[in-house]
Amino acid sequence: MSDSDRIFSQPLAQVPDFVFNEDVVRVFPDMIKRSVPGYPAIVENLGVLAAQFAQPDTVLYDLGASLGAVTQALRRHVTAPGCQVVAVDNAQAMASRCREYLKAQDSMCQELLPVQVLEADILELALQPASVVALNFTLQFIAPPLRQGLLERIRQALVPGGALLLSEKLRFTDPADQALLTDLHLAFKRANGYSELEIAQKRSAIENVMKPDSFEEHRARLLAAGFSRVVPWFQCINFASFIALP
Ligand SMILES: Nc1ncnc2c1ncn2[C@@H]1O[C@H](C[S@+](CC[C@H]([NH3+])C(=O)[O-])CC(=O)[O-])[C@@H](O)[C@H]1O
Ligand SMILES: O=C(O)C(=O)Cc1ccccc1
Repeated sequence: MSDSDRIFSQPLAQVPDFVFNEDVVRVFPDMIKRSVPGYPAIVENLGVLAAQFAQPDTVLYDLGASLGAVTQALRRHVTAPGCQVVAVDNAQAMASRCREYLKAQDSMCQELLPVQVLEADILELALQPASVVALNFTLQFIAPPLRQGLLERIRQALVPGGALLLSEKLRFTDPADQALLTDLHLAFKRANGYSELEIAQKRSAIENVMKPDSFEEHRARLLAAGFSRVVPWFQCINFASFIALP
């Protein structure tokens, strides 16, 4: 389905900051599966969870949709009447490939929820009344000072009975926990065929663009944004997913 990720396999004199460009799009499904422990389980179960929160005549948002893996899962599981899925990504290469993948899903399956793909910045998007908002490994790429405001806008868009589904790489405040879970994540990457060079160069490419928070930071910020309850439902090594209720 997609090429295998060899982006960081050759030594680079200087490792540039990671960007979601055409080269990344080409290998993205392989890259994310081999880099994020639990990713396939999270994506499929977000569809199951979303079906419990979807309310008639509302929007289901997939913010930072990349190639629309979550959007596809939402469309496999949610049948609430009058709903539509809106997938949003600000990387041109992602949004255009996402549209192609969703056309393919439409041609394979009838009676799926209607879907729209927007090439847009989620920090500038006006949100319609929504019952499900998925931020699946997207918030960690938003500049830290802008995270609170984004979550406040999402909270205001959510209707009663809805939910924010938030997945993130976690940081751990206890240095021993951080060291252990970082080592286990490295072992996961090695077991998936990444070399020490690929692992080191990828780390230096993402360290300026991807800034994980701790669970306690997520929880405090979500409560401050007006969410009433934050419930972890999945963790695999240092990657986790939470349900935040309005
Ligand atoms: N301000 C922004 N506005 C819109 N999109 C953004 C913004 N910042 C980053 N992105 C987009 O957020 C996505 C993050 S990947 C999400 C995986 C997907 N959810 C998945 O379930 O497969 C996570 C990862 O690669 O680890 C990229 O496609 C960015 O272009
Ligand atoms: O945290 C990491 O080490 C990752 O590799 C996460 C990741 C996955 C896919 C694109 C960017 C970052």
